[in-house]
Amino acid sequence: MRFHFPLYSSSSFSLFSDFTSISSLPLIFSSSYFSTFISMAPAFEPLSPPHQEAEPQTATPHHADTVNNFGNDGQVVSKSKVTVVGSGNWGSVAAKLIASNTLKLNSFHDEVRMWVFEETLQTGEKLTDVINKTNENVKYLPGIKLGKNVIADPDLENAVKDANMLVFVTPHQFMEGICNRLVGKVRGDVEAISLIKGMEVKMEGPCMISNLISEQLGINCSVLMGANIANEIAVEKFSEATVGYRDNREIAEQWVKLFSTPYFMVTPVQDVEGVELCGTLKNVVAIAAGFVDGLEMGNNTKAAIMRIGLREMRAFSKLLFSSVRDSTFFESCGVADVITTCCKSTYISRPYI
Ligand SMILES: NC(=O)C1=CN([C@@H]2O[C@H](COP(=O)(O)OP(=O)(O)OC[C@H]3O[C@@H](n4cnc5c(N)ncnc54)[C@H](O)[C@@H]3O)[C@@H](O)[C@H]2O)C=CC1
Ligand SMILES: O=C(CO)COP(=O)(O)O
Repeated sequence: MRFHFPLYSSSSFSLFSDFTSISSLPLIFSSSYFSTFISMAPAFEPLSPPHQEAEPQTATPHHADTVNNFGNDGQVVSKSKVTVVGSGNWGSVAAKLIASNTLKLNSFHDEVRMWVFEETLQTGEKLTDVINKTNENVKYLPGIKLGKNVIADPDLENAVKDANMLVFVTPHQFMEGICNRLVGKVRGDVEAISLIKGMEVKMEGPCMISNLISEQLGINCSVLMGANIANEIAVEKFSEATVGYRDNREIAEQWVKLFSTPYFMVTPVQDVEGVELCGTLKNVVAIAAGFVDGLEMGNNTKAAIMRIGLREMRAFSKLLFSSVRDSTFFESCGVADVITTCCKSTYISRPYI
């Protein structure tokens, strides 16, 4: 008998390939599939969140060559420059969201730079040229205008050099290489945020992507996760997201301002690891949900998988980082992302997968 298992998550593949020993169905269906992760890290102690230097309490990340303009009240406004590192399906939608806000908000430069991993299209044209000509990412987000203030740039170093707000949104497996290329190339005062769902797994244990960015580049990194199927947000259907920040609430508010629109509601929580682990681990639960669908086991079983999965996500997260908060699992990054990823059936039909 052959089963068709819908694959509900592209990034789960990479998570599972890191944990090949959990690929057997009975183990997934046991009530503690995360226990296999735990056994992968011998004598594993809960990690402390990465240490951050006390940050300056400024409303806007400050920078040396700030352009000063005058706001409506005559006060000098310093403008932040934003670069999006990544231009796939979610990267393009993130650039669109951000670009609609930088045009409206005085505290940001209008222009949003988007680093594109250059590709030659079937027409022989470069993807970057086509994005800049048509204002559309014809490969990863066809049919959606990004905003004329989105500038595609195939040169990574050039794309980041003036930015003081960096948005990382590539598949996680490319991040180590990208960070290596960026060492010494970003501004010292830059703030980063990661929209990447996934983690690096090394012999010494798991490494969160925000931590990889912080450690390799020596910068603070927040995260944004949630029930966020990019194609739905691209056509402006309502959704929520969660920003996980470390110590500085004002930095979090700056990110909330940059991403929020009437159809994209962003809530800050002070729990980087909890938010990021939710975005990563929900993909494991989604694989199990796909198996339930493939085996035609019904909605009750699928709901049980989601409930037990969410509980195990919480237990596993707290085992890794004792600082993780229970309440984070009730935010968009937690229960809502489990539901959306376990239920989605259309988004996998992205043409290039
Ligand atoms: N697509 C979605 O609905 C959502 C995705 N995410 C997360 O966002 C991140 C990015 O996902 P997508 O934008 O969907 O990616 P995607 O699968 O649409 O695009 C892949 C991107 O990787 C680039 N790429 C290919 N080879 C590369 C290399 N060697 N080095 C660097 N880049 C390379 C491609 O040019 C393309 O821009 C992932 O971590 C994903 O989990 C999070 C929420 C929603
Ligand atoms: O996270 C998603 C929806 O919230 C989709 O992203 P993945 O690529 O991780 O499946």
